[in-house]
Amino acid sequence: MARLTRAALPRLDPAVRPPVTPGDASAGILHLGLGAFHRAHQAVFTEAAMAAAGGDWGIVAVAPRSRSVLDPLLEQDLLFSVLTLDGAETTARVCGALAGGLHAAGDPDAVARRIADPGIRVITLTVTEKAYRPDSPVMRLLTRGLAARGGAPVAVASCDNLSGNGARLRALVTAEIPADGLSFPGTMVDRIVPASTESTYAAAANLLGVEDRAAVAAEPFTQWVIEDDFAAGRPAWERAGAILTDDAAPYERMKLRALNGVHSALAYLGALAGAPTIDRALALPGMRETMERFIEQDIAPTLQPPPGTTVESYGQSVLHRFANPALGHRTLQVAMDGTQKLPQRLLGTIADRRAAGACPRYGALVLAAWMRFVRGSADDGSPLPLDDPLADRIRATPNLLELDGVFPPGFAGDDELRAQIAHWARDLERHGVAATLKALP
Ligand SMILES: NC(=O)c1ccc[n+]([C@@H]2O[C@H](COP(=O)([O-])OP(=O)(O)OC[C@H]3O[C@@H](n4cnc5c(N)ncnc54)[C@H](O)[C@@H]3O)[C@@H](O)[C@H]2O)c1
Ligand SMILES: O=P(O)(O)OC[C@@H](O)[C@@H](O)[C@H](O)[C@H](O)CO
Repeated sequence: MARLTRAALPRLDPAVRPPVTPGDASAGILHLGLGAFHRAHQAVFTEAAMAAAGGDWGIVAVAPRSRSVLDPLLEQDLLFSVLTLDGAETTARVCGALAGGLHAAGDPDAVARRIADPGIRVITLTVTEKAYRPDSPVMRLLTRGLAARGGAPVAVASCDNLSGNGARLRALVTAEIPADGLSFPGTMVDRIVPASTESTYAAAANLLGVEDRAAVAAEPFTQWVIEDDFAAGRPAWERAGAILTDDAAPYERMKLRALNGVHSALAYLGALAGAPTIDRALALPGMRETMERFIEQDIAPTLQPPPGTTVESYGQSVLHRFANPALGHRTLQVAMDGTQKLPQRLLGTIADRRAAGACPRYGALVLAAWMRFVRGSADDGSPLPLDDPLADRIRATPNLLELDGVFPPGFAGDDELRAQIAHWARDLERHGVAATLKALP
């Protein structure tokens, strides 16, 4: 089968052809982290913004470590398709937003030069939670390139699932270099985009009629809330449906706690019970009711939702999205890097409830599930992988609440919280997840 390339575009069904193609626009954005999410989210918003309002906002995408996505993209003239998985129906669209591709590990100087290029006016990042450290190679490369801009303005926008992602990135960068010309808009990003598999590529080939080894598949829902603080202009993302705001914090907090917190809960409880995917975890008897109580009793009291929404209705929409059987989102994918994810997804909820004098029953259950998960055995005794940058420290720490830099300092000495976690740990040990949930009143 022929490959997806510029030359193949005229042969494609007009409904799947991209509204812009690489090279139509000069590069204005540099993106660090050429993963699945960027391709199905920011690239799609940017392409739609360029199609609606023009502008030189082509994206130079940087693969920080592996070339496994970059090479197929280079072979395909930077074209890739986004499949939308809506229950039984799958549709495809080719995206033409990319204007270049670079490999940071192989040629860091080329990446630093491009970051320093004044034609780049927006830099976005999806480099996973664990990269937000002063000593991470991608942060060093970013500050090196920014320092070489000589004050030429640029906005640097984190699109990772972190609380206060803009402020966090600002603190990391400005600890090393002056803030002249730089802005750090915060963002809330949302679209479930599981890792691509051979069946993603097979579905893409089937829908496009050409082979696409850089295809991604995602749910229909997509949302991007962006603080409108761009030092050197931006694409007309609002024309693509993005919400531009002064303050993304209420959106971000609700999403991290009521979506990502519940996602992680399903991942740990589900993986222990042998559920391979999030939708299968949610379908376990008693799981949906448990997640509803987690949202209503523990999470909702800690949130001030954005105007026009309630946490309960948001939570119901999230559970509906998680139930999409076509996504095949692996519990083990969501479960990875727990020490990097739990602080913003769960520990803030627990800390806020403890400060209000309440003991978050379901939050404690999720913590007990994570603690059991990282010990490496599912309820049926089968092995579970521990994919976490702090894996060695986890293995060497008998009381996980004492894991420095992960848990708030008060947790280890909080007798009521410890007793609640120990209660769940005993139930999970004696009965397993499935029986524990089924027995809940
Ligand atoms: N996939 C989703 O559903 C989704 C939704 C919302 C937000 N996000 C955010 O996007 C991030 C990436 O998700 P994805 O689906 O693209 O994952 P992915 O595994 O497809 O891609 C991750 C990217 O980050 C890079 N990376 C990984 N570890 C790194 C490190 N230590 N330093 C520098 N770069 C590193 C990888 O090289 C790759 O380019 C998530 O961690 C999350 O913060 C993802
Ligand atoms: O991408 P991660 O690894 O940070 O988290 C896994 C999922 O919880 C996450 O990707 C969600 O699917 C996403 O945040 C939905 O917008």
